[in-house]
Amino acid sequence: MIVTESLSMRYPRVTALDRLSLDIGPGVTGLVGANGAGKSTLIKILLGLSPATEGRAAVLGLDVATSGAAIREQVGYMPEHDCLPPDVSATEFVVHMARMSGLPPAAARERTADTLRHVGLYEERYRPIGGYSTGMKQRVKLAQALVHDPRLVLLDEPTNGLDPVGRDEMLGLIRRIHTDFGISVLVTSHLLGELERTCDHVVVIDGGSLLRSSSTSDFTRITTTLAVEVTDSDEHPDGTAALRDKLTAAGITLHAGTEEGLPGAGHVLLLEAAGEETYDTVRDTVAGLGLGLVRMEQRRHHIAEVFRPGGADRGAERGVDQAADQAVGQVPDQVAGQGTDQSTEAQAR
Ligand SMILES: Nc1ncnc2c1ncn2[C@@H]1O[C@H](COP(=O)(O)OP(=O)(O)OP(=O)(O)O)[C@@H](O)[C@H]1O
Repeated sequence: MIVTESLSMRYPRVTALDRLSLDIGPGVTGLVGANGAGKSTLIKILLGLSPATEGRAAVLGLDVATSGAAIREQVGYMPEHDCLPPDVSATEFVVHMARMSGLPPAAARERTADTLRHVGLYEERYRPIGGYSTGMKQRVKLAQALVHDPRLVLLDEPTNGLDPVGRDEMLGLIRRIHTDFGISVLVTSHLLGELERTCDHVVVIDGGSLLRSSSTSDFTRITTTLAVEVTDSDEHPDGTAALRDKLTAAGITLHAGTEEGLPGAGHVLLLEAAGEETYDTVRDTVAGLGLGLVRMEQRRHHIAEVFRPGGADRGAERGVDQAADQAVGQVPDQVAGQGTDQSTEAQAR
């Protein structure tokens, strides 16, 4: 779908892209990087709107340097910033964009109605956009990117400004663009957890250079760290401490420290799962102490680990789980030791 070879974009004072080589296939791909990493610059080059200083790029097999117009016929683009005219309705605006893409009037109206329905805008589509909420405006921007039935859409920060419910709805829509219509998606986001949940593949850039490009399942592969949370009891007012002592005596390797658990429960112990038998040992030890087992879960890696010195392996070594919806700019300082898979999922809702 997208290939870049040693692509660079140098402004007088800053290098926005630095010899970036990518090969992005069909499906939903996340492009992640901190502010200024070069995401928007890359999108503009891919659309043929801005020429690269060096290197080459092709979208759908078309060279961005010579085939910008042909690329834009087959590619939809949702810009990051608010760019909608306030005094026309969503219907008028999206019909206009469909006509600009070359659809005849009747087809433009029909596709507009279908697309606005698909993004969840119904009777409000006849009202002026100026009165819309941020979520509704984001939907209009998405609709105009889809209205000409592109093969690929480039979505620049589509969840910007949305509340957690709005974000989840937008992420669901993005997934369905691919599953229902077979359109491939390149989506940028600062929120790493969003990409983990939505994308098949994730590309991480930093300072215009490629940090890593892998399938999401590779980024989030399972670690050997097991998180165990238990309740306290009358006999063991500190259930976690009692369990820690028993497991250590049983020869299980525990990671230093604990994490906060669910309200009303205890703390979370992190330990090394040598094999299946570790699960049995934990279960039997918890039962033997008469404690309640709140959870026993195998930890996964998270994309955020790519941004920390030493990368993913170091995060796993320390048994540190990441806040799944951590923004890239906040990595690495605020991530260490925070959150669990469950609590961060809860934050996202
Ligand atoms: N027209 C321009 N002239 C000079 N510098 C620019 C220009 N456009 C972008 N830059 C710089 O290039 C770098 C990359 O910017 P870009 O907008 O691509 O980053 P980004 O990853 O999209 O960040 P954000 O998420 O904040 O939009 C930044 O340092 C930015 O200031």
